[in-house]
Amino acid sequence: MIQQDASPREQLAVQLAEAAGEALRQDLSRQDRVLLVLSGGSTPVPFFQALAGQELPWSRVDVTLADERWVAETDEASNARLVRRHLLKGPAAKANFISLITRDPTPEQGVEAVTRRIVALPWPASLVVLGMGGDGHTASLFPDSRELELGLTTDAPVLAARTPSQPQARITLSADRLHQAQRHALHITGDDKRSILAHALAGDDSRELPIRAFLSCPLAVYWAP
Ligand SMILES: O=C1O[C@H](COP(=O)(O)O)[C@@H](O)[C@H](O)[C@H]1O
Repeated sequence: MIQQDASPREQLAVQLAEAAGEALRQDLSRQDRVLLVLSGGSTPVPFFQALAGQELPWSRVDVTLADERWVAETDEASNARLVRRHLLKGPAAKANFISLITRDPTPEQGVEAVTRRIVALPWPASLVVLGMGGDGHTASLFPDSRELELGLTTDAPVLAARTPSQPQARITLSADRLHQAQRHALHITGDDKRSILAHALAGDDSRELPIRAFLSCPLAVYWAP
């Protein structure tokens, strides 16, 4: 429920959590297990907190990430750490979380094992929640990455990605795999991201702005100032 004094971003997070909860409940009425794919970064924290409060049979929910930095889960940059801290609490701790990280030193070495974990999940996902960076990247499909072309075109579910603009190596679901969902949402905040989204909507080159690869999923946009 939205509190009277909640900020626009908190209200947005609650609306998205309610929509996600509803989507999962709908699919759980027809199937045994459901899959939820989440993004990391700084935007989703209030969403994760609101989602943790949704009434769901969490033990039947598989949760994974659209992408991850190749760092230990104890690292502040870890998306898994974010999910564990803010979503997998109380009843939601019963959800089955599938990390995109292995003990291998590089994502190129870990990608095979991660792929095995990912393909074993109950696809299509009920919902993929994407984020978007200031450069139009989504998941770890970055405009300046050598692996962008591969990420946008391969039918492999998972790939390693390196990007000059980012300090850590990454692992990411491919666009093809991220498309395999019943529903897609984009969660963004701030005027800068609204302008980037407007720019993305005005063109069609996903190599310039990778978020374009998802604009016609269809994509439900959750934006607040
Ligand atoms: O690097 C990443 O950034 C995007 C956007 O993050 P934000 O901090 O601007 O909200 C995120 O969607 C992605 O999962 C993450 O790895």
